[in-house]
Amino acid sequence: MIEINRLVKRYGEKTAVDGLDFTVRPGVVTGFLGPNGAGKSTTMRMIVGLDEPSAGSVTVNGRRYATHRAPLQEVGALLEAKSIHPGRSAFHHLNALALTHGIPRRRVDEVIEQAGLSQVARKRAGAFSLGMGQRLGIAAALLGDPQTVILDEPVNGLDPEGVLWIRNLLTGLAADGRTVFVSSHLMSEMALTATNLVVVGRGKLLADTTVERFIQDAGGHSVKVVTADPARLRDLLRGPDVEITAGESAEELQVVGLDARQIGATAFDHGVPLYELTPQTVSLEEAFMGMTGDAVEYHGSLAATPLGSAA
Ligand SMILES: Nc1ncnc2c1ncn2[C@@H]1O[C@H](COP(=O)(O)OP(=O)(O)OP(=O)(O)O)[C@@H](O)[C@H]1O
Repeated sequence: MIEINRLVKRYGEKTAVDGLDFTVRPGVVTGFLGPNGAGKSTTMRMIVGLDEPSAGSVTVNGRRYATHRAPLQEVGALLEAKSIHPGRSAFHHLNALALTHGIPRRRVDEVIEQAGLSQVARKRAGAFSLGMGQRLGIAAALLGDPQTVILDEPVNGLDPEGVLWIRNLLTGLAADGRTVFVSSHLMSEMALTATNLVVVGRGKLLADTTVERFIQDAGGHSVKVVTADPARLRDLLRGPDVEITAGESAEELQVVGLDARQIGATAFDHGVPLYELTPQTVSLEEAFMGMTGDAVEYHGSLAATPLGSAA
């Protein structure tokens, strides 16, 4: 469990983390999202004591990271990939870490196997690809068999097989009852991996919720209907909790509050021809863009996709 209380980090004039309050619970994967510069890495660094808070506090499993007697066994973190001597092999890197932290040698072999590094464990880490370096960083994070795992952009540089491996790894760790806190810019992957979400923008908390709720709040589910008689169908579908808006063409309606089956049955009962009936869900990416649009520090030249503009 990670508990963050009114956490603040200032670098001179810049407030990187501005009064964050949230708890990351065990047993589920919690995604940590925010635009570039939102303060995610700074928050993660404070969790593991690499940065001192300017105000507020953060505890892991009830204590400040620095006060744990065996921190690697308590918290495993991947914060910067490839922070390893290029001349050392993966095996030597992990073995040295294990030796200095009282971790049994068999854990080294276990995490090498778990991270899929068996074939390259004796090779110089300097020759590793980005993805292999990332796997090595994750192996190091898991070395102490920690109760809490914190990973900053773990899928960075991984190929599709690696991305799938991370997904299974994280959900497996959570299913074991561990606390798993992971940042990523890959929304589609987060939607598949995380159950809970913490969203930040400009150092402030924007949402502390579940993925499902986050998507629901952003517009949730709607149905695209294309019909020969939109005016009549509108009248037929009208109801207290039903919202109907015009679609992109004159024949199209967007319906919120009824599912495709209810709409199809009503249209059939009244002889209104339908040409298309498509359930649509706001993606996590769209929900994220909708929420963080104002909190983006570094805008590119492309405008944010408006909510609900894609399936
Ligand atoms: N050591 C530092 N000195 C000064 N400013 C810093 C320092 N570290 C971070 N910042 C600033 O604090 C803000 C938050 O940065 P941080 O790296 O935590 O964001 P982030 O959400 O992890 O971003 P990204 O998604 O790009 O990794 C940024 O504006 C950054 O420039």
